[in-house]
Amino acid sequence: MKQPHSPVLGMLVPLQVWKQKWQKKGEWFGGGGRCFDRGSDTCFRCGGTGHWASECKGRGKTFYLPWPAGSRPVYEPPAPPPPMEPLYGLGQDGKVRETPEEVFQALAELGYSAFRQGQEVAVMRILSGLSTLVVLSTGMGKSLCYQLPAYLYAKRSKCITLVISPLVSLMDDQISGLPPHLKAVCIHSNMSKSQREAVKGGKVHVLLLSPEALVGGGRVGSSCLPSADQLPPVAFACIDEAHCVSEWSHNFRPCYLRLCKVLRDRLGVRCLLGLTATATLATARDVAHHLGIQEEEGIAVRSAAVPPNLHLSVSTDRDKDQALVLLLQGERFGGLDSVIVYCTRREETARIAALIRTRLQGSIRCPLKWIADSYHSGMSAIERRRVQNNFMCGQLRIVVATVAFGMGLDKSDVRGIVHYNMPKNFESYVQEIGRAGRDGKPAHCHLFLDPEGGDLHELRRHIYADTVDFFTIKKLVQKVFPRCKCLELHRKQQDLNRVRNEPSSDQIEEQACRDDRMSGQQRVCYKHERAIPMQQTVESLDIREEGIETLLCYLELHPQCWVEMLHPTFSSCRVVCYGGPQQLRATAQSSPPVAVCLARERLAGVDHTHASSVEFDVIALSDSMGWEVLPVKRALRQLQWSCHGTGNSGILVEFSDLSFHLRSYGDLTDQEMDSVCNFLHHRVTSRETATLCQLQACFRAFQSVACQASALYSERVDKERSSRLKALLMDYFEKKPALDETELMCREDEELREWEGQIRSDIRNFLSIRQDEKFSGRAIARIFHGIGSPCYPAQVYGRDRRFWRKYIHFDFNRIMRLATEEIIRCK
Ligand SMILES: Nc1ncnc2c1ncn2[C@@H]1O[C@H](COP(=O)(O)OP(=O)(O)OP(=O)(O)O)[C@@H](O)[C@H]1O
Repeated sequence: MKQPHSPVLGMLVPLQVWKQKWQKKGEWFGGGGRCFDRGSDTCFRCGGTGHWASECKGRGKTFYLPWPAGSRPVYEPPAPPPPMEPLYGLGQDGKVRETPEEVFQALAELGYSAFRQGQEVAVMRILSGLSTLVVLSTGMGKSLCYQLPAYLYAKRSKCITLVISPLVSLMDDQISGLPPHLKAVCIHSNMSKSQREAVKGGKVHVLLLSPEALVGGGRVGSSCLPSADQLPPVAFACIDEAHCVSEWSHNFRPCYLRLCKVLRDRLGVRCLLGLTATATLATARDVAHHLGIQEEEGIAVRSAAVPPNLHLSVSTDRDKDQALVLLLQGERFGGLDSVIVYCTRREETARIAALIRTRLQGSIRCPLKWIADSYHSGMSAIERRRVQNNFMCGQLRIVVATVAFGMGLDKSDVRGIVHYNMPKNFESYVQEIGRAGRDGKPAHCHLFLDPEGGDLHELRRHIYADTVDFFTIKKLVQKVFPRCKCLELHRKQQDLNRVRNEPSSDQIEEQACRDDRMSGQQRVCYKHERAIPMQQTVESLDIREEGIETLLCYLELHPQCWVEMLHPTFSSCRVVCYGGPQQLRATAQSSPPVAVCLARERLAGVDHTHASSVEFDVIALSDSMGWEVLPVKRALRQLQWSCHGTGNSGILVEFSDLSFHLRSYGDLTDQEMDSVCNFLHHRVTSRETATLCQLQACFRAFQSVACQASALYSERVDKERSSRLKALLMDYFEKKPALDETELMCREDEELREWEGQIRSDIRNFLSIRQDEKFSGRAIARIFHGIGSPCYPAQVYGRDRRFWRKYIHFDFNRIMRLATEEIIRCK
């Protein structure tokens, strides 16, 4: 028998209309309907169990139709539009055709006389509808790989190209830098109506948007991206900084993972172009896999890691400040007009900029304010723009900045990059030095390496800041997979069917299918929709939001696809009736979600007779009823307006508690729960180890080409050492590097043994001072390493200098073990 579907499923159908429809068919609570929800087998009307609605002895009116246990009303999202036909078909040999004249003409129209390395291949692949990954160093002209096809596609027919770029703040700059023939707009909240119309009307060639705007947008999201049926056909989508898609990259961003799926499922995009400047071969393969393209075949272009015009050097000066000043005064850097000095810590940028201004004053002929200035993301937007503008127009010679400076910076004549601290890995190093010499003319890069490995300790702190222990993972896993009753209900249903009637042949068949599913390890539970409140979870687990998101992403990436991530949502709904309890009861008559909420609370023994407001988890409620969240929320919001169109209804509906939103199973066995925890823990620890090894390998490589004093490099560059470093970088990007962490560990082992007594005594001391507070071993290790966390922020714990950062030189995990032992002993 066809099962009735939920009234608010898929689209918003007024309840009454829906109810009438099913009443006509005689199925409203008859035959197929049951008066209990699938989350429990308790009837809302009589409190009994396991009966059909028509047999219910309960009194009162039921306002909703729960769907029968065991049947799943599946929400079918609207089919995506068909993919756009490529401009050119493939040749008879299945390969990309020779470049037609039309393409060269378009290239000239965009203002270029010839293609640069790799551009032609990439452009022709996209015009032939083949997804492609382009790995080219900064400044080599990756943007043309999307600009030209976007232009040509738009010339042929009304269509649009989507460009997903992480640099929201620089999108306007990116647009102004496009060739004049190419019309582009970027999606943001204050987009004008005419821009919106231009996008819908196909008058725009390129639409720039952030990954978040896309993942949350489209048909079922909340961004300002017009829905797929309002957009002109999408020719192809370009993903800038595509390495962020790979969890093995240096800059993994969980929401990038969902990008490709959204582009395919929601917008029907088949042709994807990934652009990145820094990806090892392993990362590039992973990205290619996510973009759905054949491994090697899809990585159309890979250039040498470091452009030949860059001259590299490294030194291990004891007095870095002095060495920096000498370097900037020397012949090699002294004559360079545009220089960026990178520091790891924000506080350091201001100090170094002041140092340079003071020491270089008079040695160069320009006003003081033009010599050097600092830049970091903690500064106000106006300040940052001022510094950036001054640097761009050549008024400011040196910017001392954190890595926040330079992303998306299109200044072709930056002549020098100085690393005051070691970068966190080779990828970051290559990306940062790549900001110099984009015009192809010689540029100089120097790195100061702390001979004692001080930077190494500093950078390791950042790695530990993101890792989590097994116990915390277990707590998260319990939140993600709370037990459901699907299996139990399924069994009860089977028993009931057996007792009640002789099953029909159809039912026997259906039952056999279900039993097959169960014996074949297929789940009865189909995944429930859940909301995990962000702030509350961050506080209870003491992990940053991004950390939780990454763990959830790992679960989504698992071959068994343990969870399915949805766009974050507000999960708590509060309905306040200014007309008092009577109005609340009247509201329940017309609003199924409010009715369900009241019914459940009544069953739980909560008396609502005098209440004029209710608060409930709208995601859990919708899920238990088999309703889609979006239409339920829309219907709830609608309660605020009078149904007669006379304005305010006297009801306030508020949504709060921004939450991770996902679908996950609720019938995992204990073993499965353990294996999920083990899987996550293994992922976290292997990533931690890999990152630590990378860091150490990076340090060793720089050390191997470093000379003791930068004075040697102030006048001229050592070509031999520069080439050696380039070769090391090339190896790193082209081969799988052999990473070895043992050496550093051994040295640390010895040192730790000497210090163990002191560390233990400090831990006891710390615990005795803060007796009222609760600490885990991890929390203490973080404090001793100077790592702030949501529950133990640097602003509070960093004030006590006796402990904060005190043992930064020792292995984090060992300190954590010592702390755990001491905590147990103190109990
Ligand atoms: N075929 C070409 N001929 C001449 N100039 C070109 C060509 N292609 C690109 N350029 C120029 O090269 C410069 C750098 O290009 P683009 O910004 O696309 O580099 P990119 O690889 O995207 O760099 P980044 O990684 O920093 O974003 C631009 O000024 C652009 O106009």
